[in-house]
Amino acid sequence: MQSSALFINPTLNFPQKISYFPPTNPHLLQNLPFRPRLASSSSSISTKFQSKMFSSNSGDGFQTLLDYIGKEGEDVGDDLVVLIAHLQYACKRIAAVVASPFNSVLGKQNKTGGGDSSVGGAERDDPKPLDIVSNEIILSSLRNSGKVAVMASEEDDVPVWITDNGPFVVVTDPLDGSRNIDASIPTGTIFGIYNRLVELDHLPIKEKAQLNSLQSGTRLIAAGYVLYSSATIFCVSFGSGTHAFTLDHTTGDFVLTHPSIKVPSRGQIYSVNDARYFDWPEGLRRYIDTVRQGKGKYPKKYSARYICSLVADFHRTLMYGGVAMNPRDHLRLVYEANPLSFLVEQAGGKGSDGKSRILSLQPVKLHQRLPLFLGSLEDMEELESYGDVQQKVNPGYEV
Ligand SMILES: O=P(O)(O)OC[C@H]1O[C@](O)(COP(=O)(O)O)[C@@H](O)[C@@H]1O
Repeated sequence: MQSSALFINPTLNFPQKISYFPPTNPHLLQNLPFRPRLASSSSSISTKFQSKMFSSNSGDGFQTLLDYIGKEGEDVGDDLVVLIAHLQYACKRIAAVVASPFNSVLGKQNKTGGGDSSVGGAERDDPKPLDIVSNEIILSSLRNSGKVAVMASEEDDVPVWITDNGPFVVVTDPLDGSRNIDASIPTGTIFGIYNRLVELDHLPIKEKAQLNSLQSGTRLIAAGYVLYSSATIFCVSFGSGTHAFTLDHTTGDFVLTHPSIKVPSRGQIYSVNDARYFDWPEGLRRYIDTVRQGKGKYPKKYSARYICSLVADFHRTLMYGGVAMNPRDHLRLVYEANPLSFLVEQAGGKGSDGKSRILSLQPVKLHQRLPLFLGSLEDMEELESYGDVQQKVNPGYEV
């Protein structure tokens, strides 16, 4: 029987240019979190097939994430290649953790402690919840990269200063949607990357860590998410298009599967927790009532889809179009709204708080929350035309 890897069709419409990884620069190689290698001969892909897939100028191969960002691809610069290499490695580890048969134990732990000390043996610390584990995985990879000055995470009260001369600032929600984990519903990591503001280098660490992390979304140099679902997808933009790479479990590579994603200018799907209908403002109710009856500018009845996992709802919206929203002050500007808005804009869509462009908002607090609307250009414009779409009533929902 053929191995599943061989069902990959090398003639699919992927960019043909392939480059070897690692890059030729030996310094770059030293900083990578792994030794790039072809899978061993016991792997399900034959060596012949591998060399075809990876050979330079073969004209029929695949492009991996690291090929794509290297010198013969988009060429994002050596420092950023090293950072992304570490980040994708961290996300592969998180993908393994969320898919592990033992994660239900982790998922049930209370963040403030109180785990069952019998789990994992008396000598070991209590297991940590998955979002904390994911946070630690990302932090350790960013530290090892040597490229990050400061990491601000949704999981930490304050940003962590890593190294003075790291050229980058990383903001992240390490594991969004973790409330769904016991039901194996998709989760995701979100990240944004800024340049370190060298003009702040003279400030005390606490201050410069904070200010570097509060940069406006217009200054992002890259952003992305990783979706942990039936496939593990690394979707990223460096400011010239949005591209998605799918993890090939047989080689451990993220392979370019969705180059230059374009969100359809009009979708037929709205995505919102509509159990909150009676807490919505009048404008939002009218908008949803209108499109679900097919009485909007697009004369088709819309369908509802809501996973309640931001990365998954956003990924579907990028693929199929429509609008994904959370109209109350719930999602975070720095860790969620800015990176996803950057991606949707790079794919030709729009990200807004219902009134203003997300990327033009100046964050004033690290954990600042806001209403978030993301999606197809025409759907977003129609939605915003209703004016009153931000949910001000936020009673606190139990589920
Ligand atoms: O309860 P709501 O308003 O439907 O919010 C659900 C949203 O909250 C999230 O779970 C994120 O919230 P947390 O960061 O508090 O986990 C998203 O994944 C999801 O889109």
